[in-house]
Amino acid sequence: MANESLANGGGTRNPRPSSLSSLELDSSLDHSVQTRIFKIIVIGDSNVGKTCLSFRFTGGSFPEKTEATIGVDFREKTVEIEGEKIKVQVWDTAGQERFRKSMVEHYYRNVHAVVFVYDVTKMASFENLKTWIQECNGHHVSPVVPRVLVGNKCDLVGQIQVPSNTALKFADSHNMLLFETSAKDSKESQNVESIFMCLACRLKAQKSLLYRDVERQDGKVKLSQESASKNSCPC
Ligand SMILES: Nc1nc2c(ncn2[C@@H]2O[C@H](COP(=O)(O)OP(=O)(O)OP(=O)(O)O)[C@@H](O)[C@H]2O)c(=O)[nH]1
Ligand SMILES: [Mg+2]
Repeated sequence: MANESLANGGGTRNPRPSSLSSLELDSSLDHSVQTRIFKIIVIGDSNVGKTCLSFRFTGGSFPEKTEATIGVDFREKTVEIEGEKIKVQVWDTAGQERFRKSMVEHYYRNVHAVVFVYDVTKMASFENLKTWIQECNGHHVSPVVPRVLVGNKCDLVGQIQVPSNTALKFADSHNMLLFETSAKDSKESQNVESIFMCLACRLKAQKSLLYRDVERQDGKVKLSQESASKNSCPC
């Protein structure tokens, strides 16, 4: 089964319990060093290329064969940003309703960033983004959680149905960055990397500010919204 072969080749693991902490002791490092984990979920219609994009980022290649994701496939990659090692944990979710319904709560719980994917050769997958955004909002994902839009399969040049300016307007109206790319075309691999690195940079900047600006009120930790939305990410 394709998902199992990915599990061996690309660092896929079974989903963890929902109580996953955002800090984990990394056994490959000195035991006094804690590695932060950023949970990024990849959402969108079935067949848009979510598995291929997450595999390209974490495994560095395009999988020869994929099957519809069931539930979630879980991949990780450790990156270094400004001297800090950060574990980017990619939750590759199922696009088919029947394979996702029991998992939806787990996808959104403690999520740090969201990647919405559509297929540039399939207008319906772009139109359905509204539904995916509604689902995300319906799960109380904070407005400070960064979101990006990804148009995949740009290598299929003659078949493009979603014009870039239409996608850009949509992204702007939802306060998202737009990446148009291809998981298949190896020349685009840097662009795929940028999607996740941009989010990781934003999260790193955001979370440094959060730690600094945390206020205690009535015994509860209150985060400053203004600080949470500020960041030094170049993108
Ligand atoms: N030409 C082209 N094909 C792609 C690209 N990315 C994915 N595909 C193909 O699109 C099909 C679906 O890819 P998947 O990554 O399995 O799609 P998915 O979004 O994970 O689908 P679900 O798991 O069902 O939600 C596969 O046949 C891939 O080979 C791309 O960038 N270019
Ligand atoms: Mg998939």
